[in-house]
Amino acid sequence: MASLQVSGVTVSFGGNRALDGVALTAEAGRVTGLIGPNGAGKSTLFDVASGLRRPSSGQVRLDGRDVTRARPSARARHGLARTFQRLELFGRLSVRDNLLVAAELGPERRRAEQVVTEILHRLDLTDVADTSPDALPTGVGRLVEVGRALAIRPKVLLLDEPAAGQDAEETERFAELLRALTEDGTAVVLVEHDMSLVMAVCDEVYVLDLGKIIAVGPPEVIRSDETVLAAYLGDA
Ligand SMILES: Nc1ncnc2c1ncn2[C@@H]1O[C@H](COP(=O)(O)OP(=O)(O)OP(=O)(O)O)[C@@H](O)[C@H]1O
Repeated sequence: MASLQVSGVTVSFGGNRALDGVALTAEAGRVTGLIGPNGAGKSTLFDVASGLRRPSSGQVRLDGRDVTRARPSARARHGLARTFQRLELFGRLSVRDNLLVAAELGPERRRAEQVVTEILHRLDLTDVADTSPDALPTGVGRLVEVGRALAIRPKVLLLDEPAAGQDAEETERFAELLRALTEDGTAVVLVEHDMSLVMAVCDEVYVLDLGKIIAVGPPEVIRSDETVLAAYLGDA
């Protein structure tokens, strides 16, 4: 069964249809890419999936359960976590405490400290655990956001441009992390402008343009799809 299933989702801002009948399925143990030019509707789709925005029509299902009307906190309890394009970390808390706040909401809240120690180690953040995230370079801050998302032990993880601000070496390590997460059975949805990362880690790629899905397929097919090239890669 699909871990995340979005179907027929439409969102309008005034006369602007940001999403128009969008469907996307993310399976456990796979990385699903979501690409498209600026303003295509990618972040809006994440907002709908995570419950920050109610669509005018369409459905969101998590593990088969209809959560279209559920609050973001309820979706988090059902295993959905996300990161944001703009870092949304607590600057007054240490890196460790940023993760702890999330772990204490998750299914392993009784062993929250251990969960956090494990994630800090996994993301190579142990050395900065007592630092404020505000004092870290953006690329590392993004890892902290991913760590906070992981602290709720998500079944579905939505990542909004996680590699922005990372250097080539950080991005390569990040790609390894994504592969490891899928081995654990997580369904990852990746919004990313770094095409080499998308092509390297995604099992399937959805292309959104002006609120509509214009192509879906494995990365090697998407890379040479004429419609996609015209809409996106051509002007990237
Ligand atoms: N709060 C809002 N109010 C009005 N219009 C909005 C709002 N949020 C998004 N939009 C519009 O909806 C469309 C989709 O925006 P969205 O941010 O989802 O695109 P995106 O694909 O995530 O773009 P980017 O790659 O630049 O982040 C755009 O036309 C945008 O201007």
